[in-house]
Amino acid sequence: MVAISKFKQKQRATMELSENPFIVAFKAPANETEEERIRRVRAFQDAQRVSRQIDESLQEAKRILDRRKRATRILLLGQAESGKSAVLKNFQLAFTPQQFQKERDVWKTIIQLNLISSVRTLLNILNDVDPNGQSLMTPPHTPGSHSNSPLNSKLRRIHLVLSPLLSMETDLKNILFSAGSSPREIRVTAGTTWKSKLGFRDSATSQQNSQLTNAQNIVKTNLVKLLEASKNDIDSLWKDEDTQRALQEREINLRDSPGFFLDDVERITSPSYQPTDSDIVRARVRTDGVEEHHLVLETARLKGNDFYITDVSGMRSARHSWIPFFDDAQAILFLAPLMFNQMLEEDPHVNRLEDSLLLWKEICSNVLLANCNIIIFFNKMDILRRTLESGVEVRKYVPSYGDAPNEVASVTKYFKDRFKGYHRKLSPKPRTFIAHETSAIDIHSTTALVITVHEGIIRDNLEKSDMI
Ligand SMILES: Nc1nc2c(ncn2[C@@H]2O[C@H](COP(=O)(O)OP(=O)(O)OP(=O)(O)O)[C@@H](O)[C@H]2O)c(=O)[nH]1
Ligand SMILES: [Mg+2]
Repeated sequence: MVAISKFKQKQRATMELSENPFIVAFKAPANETEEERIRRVRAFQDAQRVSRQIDESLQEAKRILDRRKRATRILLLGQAESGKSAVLKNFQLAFTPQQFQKERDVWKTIIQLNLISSVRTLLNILNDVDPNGQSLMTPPHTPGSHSNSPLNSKLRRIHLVLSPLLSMETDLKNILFSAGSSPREIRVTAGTTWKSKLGFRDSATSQQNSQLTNAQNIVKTNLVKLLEASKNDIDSLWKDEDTQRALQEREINLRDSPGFFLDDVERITSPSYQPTDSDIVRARVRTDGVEEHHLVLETARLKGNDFYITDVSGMRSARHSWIPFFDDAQAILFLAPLMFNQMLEEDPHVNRLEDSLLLWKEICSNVLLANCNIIIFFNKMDILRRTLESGVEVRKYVPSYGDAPNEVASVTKYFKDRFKGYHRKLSPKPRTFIAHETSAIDIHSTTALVITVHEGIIRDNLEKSDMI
């Protein structure tokens, strides 16, 4: 019996070998010459080498996939400017502080550009007509101008003096960033290329063209010099009484806008300026596309553990690109600032909070995310507090809010209940509603929170795998 089965096994193995297309392709033909034999053997060896390489790369891909499966995987979602990238920076600060430190210099140029963007915004506002229909900077002798006002000559002089700075900002953005960067915003294509252009080197980008880097270094050095020379003019433009009055009249709160650094002119224009952690979290770069960040944790208890966090563009036109990432996510962090009185930058007819609620409904009801934890961060709580303190009334924007107190606690509860209601009603399977009130630019509380959130996700996934 044993002898028969061994015979069958041998027969099957011989048959399999004779059917193997690899062996068949290199089988010696009849009447092969010596030269043909050498060529055939060489081709066979080459094919074997290629086959081994393919096997190795498949094994490597499998290893990476296995590692990824064991790692924590988080997807950051929310509308544009909701604070996704700011939360990502808090994760990096908490879990990979050494890597975060290495990127400090990259952010220096971004922050300097953010400062110039605010100067441009200010000058645009001042150039615009005022509520009485007059430009604050119309040249003298124009009928109806403020020709005798010191404001005209002073602001026009400042505009003139700051023009080279504005042109340099445009040039630098063209050299460094995506073509889509607007005067107001810096927009970068996903990946580390933009960081390498700003001087960041990691193992993947160390082979950059050094000549290009030298040219960029010159532009960066000139920017520092020009900023230092423009320091007093930027400061007096911002602190000018008439400027402040013009902003008030237009109900523009520049301090709450992304990448605002006009209160830090002295520090940022100094040639020895080094961004603080807080500056980096406050810096604004619009995410373009989808960026996956692989964090290898540096902190003692979880050292060496993997963590993948995916940051996306929140623009309405980019939201379809989120879908391929739904399948892989263990948890979603949904950023929802309670900006009841603001409109979307990309569509000034759409209220930010309404847009967030619509997006939330879509995420909660999505069947691909049925098993995924969704954690909501009511971000930008500092802005909500300032908005309410300045007397802006919720009921004017959200009539259903009625006469409830115009205070942070009450307003937050009202909107939180709406988000919670949709979560309960629309989730394909029951899941816990987890919400946090955050101010992502407050790095002390946010880094502590993201550590707790990370632990919660790990715990929850362990429980889920136990149940399976
Ligand atoms: N005041 C305040 N600013 C915040 C807060 N969270 C983020 N910001 C700032 O708001 C701006 C926009 O935040 P980002 O993190 O870039 O927004 P995003 O969601 O990644 O936006 P996209 O990449 O366009 O989708 C940045 O300048 C942040 O520093 C917050 O809680 N309070
Ligand atoms: Mg972003």
